[in-house]
Amino acid sequence: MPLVNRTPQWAALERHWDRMRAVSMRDLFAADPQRAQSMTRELAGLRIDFSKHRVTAETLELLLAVAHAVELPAWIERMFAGERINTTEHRAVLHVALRNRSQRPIRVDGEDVMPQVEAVLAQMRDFVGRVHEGQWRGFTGEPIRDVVNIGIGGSNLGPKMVCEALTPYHRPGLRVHFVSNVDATHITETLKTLDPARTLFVVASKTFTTQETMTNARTARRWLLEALGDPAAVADHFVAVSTNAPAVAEFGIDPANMFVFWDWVGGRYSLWSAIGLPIALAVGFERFAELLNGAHAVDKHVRTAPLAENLPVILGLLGVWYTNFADAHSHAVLPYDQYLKSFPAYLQQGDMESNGKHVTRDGVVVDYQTGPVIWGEPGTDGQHAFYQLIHQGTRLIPADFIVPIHSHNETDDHHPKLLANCLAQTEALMRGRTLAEARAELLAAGMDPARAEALAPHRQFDGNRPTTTILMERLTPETLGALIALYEHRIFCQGLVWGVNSFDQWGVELGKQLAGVILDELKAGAVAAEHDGSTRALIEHVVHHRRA
Ligand SMILES: O=P(O)(O)OC[C@H]1O[C@H](O)[C@H](O)[C@@H](O)[C@@H]1O
Repeated sequence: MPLVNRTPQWAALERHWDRMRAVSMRDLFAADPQRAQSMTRELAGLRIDFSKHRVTAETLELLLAVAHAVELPAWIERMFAGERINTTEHRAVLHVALRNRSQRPIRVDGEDVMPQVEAVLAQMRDFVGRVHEGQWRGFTGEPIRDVVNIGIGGSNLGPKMVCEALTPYHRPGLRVHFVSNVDATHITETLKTLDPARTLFVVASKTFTTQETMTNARTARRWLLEALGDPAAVADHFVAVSTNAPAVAEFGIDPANMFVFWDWVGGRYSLWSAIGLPIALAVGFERFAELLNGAHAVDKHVRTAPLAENLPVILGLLGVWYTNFADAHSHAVLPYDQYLKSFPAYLQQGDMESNGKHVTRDGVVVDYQTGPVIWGEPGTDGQHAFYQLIHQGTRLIPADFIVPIHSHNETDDHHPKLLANCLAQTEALMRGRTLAEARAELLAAGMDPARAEALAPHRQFDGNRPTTTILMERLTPETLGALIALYEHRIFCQGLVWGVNSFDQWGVELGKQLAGVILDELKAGAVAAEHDGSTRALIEHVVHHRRA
């Protein structure tokens, strides 16, 4: 497979960008009164408007031609068919099996994985029911009041984001906490508020070797045993979610209290697996199942819709358009919903760990940009912080605006105000304000002409800044599931265009290895290994000051 930027389809897009560079969205809207309608689609409770993009029907056709050139439909089918498309780790990629709510078998090497998936879901349902009904009790006979998920990366960001997002659905009487950082402050501050006799720890780690998680889990175990005295208490207060049964047993967690998942579930795609246990504990198993249903609806769409109608494909291609042709370096995700405050952070791992790659699946170094920097904060807060740069800075930053039509908290006119701000931002980003308009506004406000002339350039906005608006009736488990799956598949489609393996993450290894070396040195109080001058001096300084 040649690099995508060597294909004639890519060359056609390059020529097209030369023409599109100067085209304004204002003109596109003026020329086509049907533009918004023809570029808005409904999917699984989401209404997606991609009309505020610097594209024409021809642009979309040319982008779709690239998608065909990289055989995107065949790759999508390969994923759903359980092929080992994560080639560097020789693994299938089947988060879609975790939420496969149909009767369709999904096979890896001929074996249907669905019975295992169903078995773990049944185990989760049973466990969650027992905790909620007070049948599962702590060592001293107290019912559980607090759950602490100990995990990091994919074993933290997904369940944490979803638990926060579904706060209105939380069952009363059970609080869910997340501890991830190896910084002891995180666990210390969390444990301060808890009663050991009524606390359940979920140790979540795909590998069960991750330094942060194992360190926090050991600290939690010590805390528990200091309070309850008897090592037998561990069995009543710790459960594990992992693919590594021997390591779980070695930690002292009863294998009966282990929830498994499989090597074909990537960490950052794992919230649908038993890694979602804290979600099910927070909102109940039925709500967790609704989350899966929402994702499944999007899975069906991505698998069956023709490319031209396939929303994750279209959104993915729009990202490619800006990244590779318009020289955009980042992509903002701006949820207008406080419950989605961790959605951008969750997507940072989802997207940047997936597509932050510099070689293709064949190991060829690429000479084009791949995954952008993903960032964002909820609106309206962001408007008072960084939107200035999106509006008037020198960089092009495509942005997604996500907003529910109805709030779970319809207090006074808060929500109309939130909605108005969200919609106004996309309008302003698209329309901008010309110099003449800026000048005229100032003069109409009574400013003297010289001052108006001087101020007008500062008040001029280029506009033409692309946004996607994603509306939903309400943030429910189902619409949230659909939203997350939409982004997951968008990431996959972009990775396919760039030719990278979106499912490995070798880039996190080197730092981990070097941290092991330095940890030994810090503990020994002496530098033993080869380091550059800066690192060596920093280690020596730290050693000296920790000794003092
Ligand atoms: O679930 P674990 O095995 O503990 O892994 C937690 C995290 O570790 C690494 O940093 C990986 O880069 C992540 O993809 C993963 O989610």
